[in-house]
Amino acid sequence: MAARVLGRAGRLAAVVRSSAVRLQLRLHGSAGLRFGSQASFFPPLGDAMLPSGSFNNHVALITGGGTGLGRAMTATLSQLGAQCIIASRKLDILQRTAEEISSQTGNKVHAVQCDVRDPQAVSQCVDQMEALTGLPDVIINNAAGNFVCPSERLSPNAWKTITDIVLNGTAFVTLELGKRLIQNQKGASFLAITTIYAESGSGFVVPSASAKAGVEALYKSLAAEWGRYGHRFNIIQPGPIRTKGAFSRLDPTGAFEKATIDRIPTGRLGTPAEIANLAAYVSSNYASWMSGAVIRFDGGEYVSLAGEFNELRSVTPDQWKILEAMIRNTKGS
Ligand SMILES: CC/C=C\C/C=C\C=C\C(=O)SCCNC(=O)CCNC(=O)[C@H](O)C(C)(C)COP(=O)(O)OP(=O)(O)OC[C@H]1O[C@@H](n2cnc3c(N)ncnc32)[C@H](O)[C@@H]1OP(=O)(O)O
Ligand SMILES: NC(=O)C1=CN([C@@H]2O[C@H](COP(=O)(O)OP(=O)(O)OC[C@H]3O[C@@H](n4cnc5c(N)ncnc54)[C@H](OP(=O)(O)O)[C@@H]3O)[C@@H](O)[C@H]2O)C=CC1
Repeated sequence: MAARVLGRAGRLAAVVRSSAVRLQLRLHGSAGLRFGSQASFFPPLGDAMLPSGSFNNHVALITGGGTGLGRAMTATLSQLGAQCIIASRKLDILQRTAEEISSQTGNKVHAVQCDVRDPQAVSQCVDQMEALTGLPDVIINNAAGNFVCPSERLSPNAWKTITDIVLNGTAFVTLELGKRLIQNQKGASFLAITTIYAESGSGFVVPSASAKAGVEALYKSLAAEWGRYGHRFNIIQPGPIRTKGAFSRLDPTGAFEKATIDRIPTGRLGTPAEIANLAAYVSSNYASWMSGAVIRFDGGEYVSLAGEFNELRSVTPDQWKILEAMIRNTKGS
């Protein structure tokens, strides 16, 4: 009897061992942990989410509003009634975007040239804005610079360029406007667009990761300090959303996009319209109790990257039977 039981256990152990080897090979050899199909559960909606007129009589400044996500946020705020000012270095692009959005929404979008790295240029931009629209109710610090690069290849000027745009630029815009708003006893909503790796850090984009982390510290600190002046400070951390500016510098070959979609639990990239809706909500009076918030908006990518055992998603039900048998077999050991 004992011999029969032992014999059966031995055969089971052998089956488990050989299956485990096959499973290990499949896990390590498998380049294709495919999701993708689940994207159909999570369709992106494109319409403006807030009631029309939510930003009537509001003025919004969006840095980097001529392209990509900034452009999408400008379009949504404008559609919802805001008078927008978009500011960045390339005036021709700003003017084209401003004209296109204004003609679609019927609300004026102003284009103002400004290199956020230069505090004097920022001050002049705010002068120009005051003359055009008065001080803003909504400020979205969205302008950024970035590229993938091994850190040992970074020159001091490469480091300075990225950190100047992202951290110093955000600080110059925020402090200049903050001071003037305080002087005028006017409240405002400040929003910073950072990234999921501001929290985790990331190799190969180290200046951006460092600067975005600084922006988050800046915004959380001011949320605590300037609530008394009527100012709210919030942060959105987007996951990957295809824009020309980001993908040309971070995914020049297209390989990253494919791998990323595979590991995003919602099976797709985000869309500019989706983040524009979130930014509009956070900047609106519907969110007047929200301050100091850090909102991760990434289809689940961050937690997917972080969890020690998440790769087990690729284990099939049959393989689970084997694994479970192996685990149960340890009882009493
Ligand atoms: C796939 C997406 C997934 C996830 C995305 C997550 C986060 C995304 C975060 C983002 O921020 S995406 C937004 C990206 N958009 C932009 O970067 C738009 C604006 N960018 C630019 O204008 C340029 O790319 C810029 C950042 C380099 C700034 O241009 P500027 O003309 O001011 O700088 P220079 O060209 O003079 O360069 C300054 C300095 O940097 C060195 N450098 C430039 N490119 C590289 C590179 N690819 N690798 C290494 N070094 C680089 C350049 O040589 C200069 O240094 P030196 O003077 O030579 O020492
Ligand atoms: N797309 C994505 O997957 C993700 C994007 N993000 C963040 O979203 C934001 C928008 O990025 P995205 O739309 O993708 O990329 P874009 O490259 O389209 O946007 C960056 C904008 O910043 C402006 N800009 C750059 N340097 C300066 C400067 N010195 N002064 C003023 N403006 C400047 C650019 O305009 P100009 O060249 O005219 O100056 C451009 O409009 C950024 O903060 C980025 O870090 C975060 C995570 C993911």
